[in-house]
Amino acid sequence: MSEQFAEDQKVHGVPSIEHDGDILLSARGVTVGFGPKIILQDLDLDVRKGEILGFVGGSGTGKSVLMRAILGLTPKRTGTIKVFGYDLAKASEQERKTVERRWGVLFQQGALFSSLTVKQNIQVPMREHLNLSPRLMDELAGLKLELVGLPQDAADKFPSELSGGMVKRASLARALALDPDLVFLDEPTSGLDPIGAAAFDKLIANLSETLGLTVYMVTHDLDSLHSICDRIAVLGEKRVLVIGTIDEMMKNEHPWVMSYFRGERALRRF
Ligand SMILES: Nc1ncnc2c1ncn2[C@@H]1O[C@H](COP(=O)(O)OP(=O)(O)OP(=O)(O)O)[C@@H](O)[C@H]1O
Repeated sequence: MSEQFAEDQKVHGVPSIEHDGDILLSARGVTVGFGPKIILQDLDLDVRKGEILGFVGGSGTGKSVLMRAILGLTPKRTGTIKVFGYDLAKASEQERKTVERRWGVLFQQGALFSSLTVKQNIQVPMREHLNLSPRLMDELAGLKLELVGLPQDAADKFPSELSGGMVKRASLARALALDPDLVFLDEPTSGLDPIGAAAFDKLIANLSETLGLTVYMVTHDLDSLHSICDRIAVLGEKRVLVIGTIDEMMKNEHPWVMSYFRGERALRRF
């Protein structure tokens, strides 16, 4: 058992999230590759508690690979990743479960189970991590639907019966099933029309503010980056090239950052 976990157990009975000041997630010297191909090299990153961090970068730069490495789904070759103070590479089974209970993930395309109803999808993490009665799980699923702005009658629908925007909301409800402190969102507004995307952005910003949720969001959506992100990280040259506020991005002189934030497409927004 790590010292951190032992201390948490002693002080709180359950682990607290107050680790490393306000840093919820830190990556140091992370290298990830497939065969001879190195995707990320010596990458450093800090995610602060309560922030909405937007992750951008050219196609194929490794945004999804990094997210999967943080989640422990893709192995890294070197480096350390700590989430809530725990290094998952060294964590015990119990510590890993503790961390998994505190994060929620919305994968690209929503990734709901097509053979399960919305309610059953939301209850998947509950079944895995909690020991609750079916009645309580139904009540909780209802609350999550409300939280993401879906009507209660969506509970018994299958994903194929939902619009794209509703699928995103249902996936978010599932990511929030265990009241996480941190959510990972992989391109949450892709495929939504601008009005749907703006509504989804507003929902994420509200949840972050009201629940104190930390949001790690991979996105190509310039509107999201401008409207809800506290900071933006740019992935390029196998590492985090720059990280800062949107104002800092707008002033940055790196050619890719300039063309992304001040290029023709970006300026069309104004
Ligand atoms: N399991 C894997 N095996 C081999 N190569 C992989 C694997 N997963 C990802 N890659 C490669 O890693 C690189 C980064 O992929 P990744 O999906 O992280 O990019 P991305 O930045 O998320 O791109 P996009 O914005 O287009 O979604 C790509 O060249 C991809 O082909």
